[in-house]
Amino acid sequence: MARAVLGVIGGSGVYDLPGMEDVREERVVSPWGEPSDALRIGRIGQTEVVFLPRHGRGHRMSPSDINYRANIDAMKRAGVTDIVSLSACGSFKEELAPGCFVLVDQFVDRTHKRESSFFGKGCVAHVSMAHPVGPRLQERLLAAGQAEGIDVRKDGTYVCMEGPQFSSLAESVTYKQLGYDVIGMTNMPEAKLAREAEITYATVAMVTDYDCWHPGHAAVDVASVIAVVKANASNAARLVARVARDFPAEHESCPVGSDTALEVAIMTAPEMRDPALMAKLDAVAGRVLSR
Ligand SMILES: CSC[C@H]1O[C@H](OP(=O)(O)O)[C@H](O)[C@@H]1O
Ligand SMILES: Nc1ncnc2[nH]cnc12
Repeated sequence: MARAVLGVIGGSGVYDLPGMEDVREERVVSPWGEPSDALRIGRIGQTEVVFLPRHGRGHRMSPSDINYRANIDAMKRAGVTDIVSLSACGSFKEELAPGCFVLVDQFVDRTHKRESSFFGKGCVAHVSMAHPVGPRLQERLLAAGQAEGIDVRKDGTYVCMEGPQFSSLAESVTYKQLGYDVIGMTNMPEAKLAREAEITYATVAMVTDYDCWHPGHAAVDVASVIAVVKANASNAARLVARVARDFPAEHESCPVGSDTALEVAIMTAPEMRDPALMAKLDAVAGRVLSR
């Protein structure tokens, strides 16, 4: 079994991870392009932690401009086995009020301007996204949140929109009627790419607003999102720190197969694969391509 390394991807308002020790920065060169920033690599307790601010420090990248493939490839090269995504989101449920943390276990992908796979012409693969979140990692997040006295809920469905504009009222009401719980602009294709890279993934969706459907609340804007994220930054840091401190030394195998996703996914016959693409897949798919 591989040594467990915990990756943390910080979203809006989360550009650093307090509590890390022995921190060094590493600019990973990826064949998929530039990651959003240098990786910050350190430890919390005995666990190695790798932090990446998704939008870059200073929030330089919009959701559509983030190079999600480079980010996930960089995490894989750094040995990350499990990723916790910290993400701001809007809520479609009265009871999921700003300030609460929703552990997402399903995603709906409405993005349309992003590279969403490492595979394609020259090496075709189809991984399962039936269960996109690692249940054990999610259990750890729930237990850590409860131990820290944070308002954490389970079983959230996150719809990912392209943005960067927020939703219209008609869109917001439609998503609410469809039963989705929260909305953001970033977790797709991030979760898909983590699955292709055989990295276990879980999202902590930090509710910052009621989007624009709620008659009793003003429509979401950046100021309200950032105000809530700032107020919740210490909760997020405590949650991650506790998960890291309690993390097993060895990666625990994933019941939904996050860590073996490529085992039966690659369709292209070995002799028909494109050598240039195979070279780019060295980190993401090296485990299966090297045999
Ligand atoms: C600043 S509000 C919109 C912005 O916030 C969320 O980002 P992240 O998921 O990285 O926390 C949302 O997805 C948008 O990118
Ligand atoms: N209402 C919302 N829609 C999309 N992304 C968000 N991030 C935070 N709040 C959001």
